[in-house]
Amino acid sequence: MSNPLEEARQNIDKVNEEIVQSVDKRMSEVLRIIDFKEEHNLEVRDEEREEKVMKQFADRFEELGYPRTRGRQLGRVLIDLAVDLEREELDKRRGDE
Ligand SMILES: C=C(O[C@@H]1C=C(C(=O)O)C=C[C@H]1O)C(=O)O
Repeated sequence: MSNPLEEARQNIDKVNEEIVQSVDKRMSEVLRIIDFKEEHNLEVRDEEREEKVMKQFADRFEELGYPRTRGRQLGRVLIDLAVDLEREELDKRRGDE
């Protein structure tokens, strides 16, 4: 039987895999949005939407007893990742033209 440290770390590894799968699912939707933005000539970033997303995270964190600012922080990380990947994808497409 593994010790509590090892056991918790094995559980964390499983949760990490779930997080990666959720980020992958999120990114699939972001890619659909890129297609739409490209077709309609829209900006990659939408600050109003970003604010709504960060608020969703802050609200859920608060419900779970964590500081709102930490929820916003997690939202920010996910958004920055999405925006970077969106830009990279658009650059790649433009380079392929
Ligand atoms: C995915 C979008 O593009 C960007 C990324 C966002 C996100 O990761 O939630 C939100 C707004 C945009 O800055 C979108 O416009 O919804």
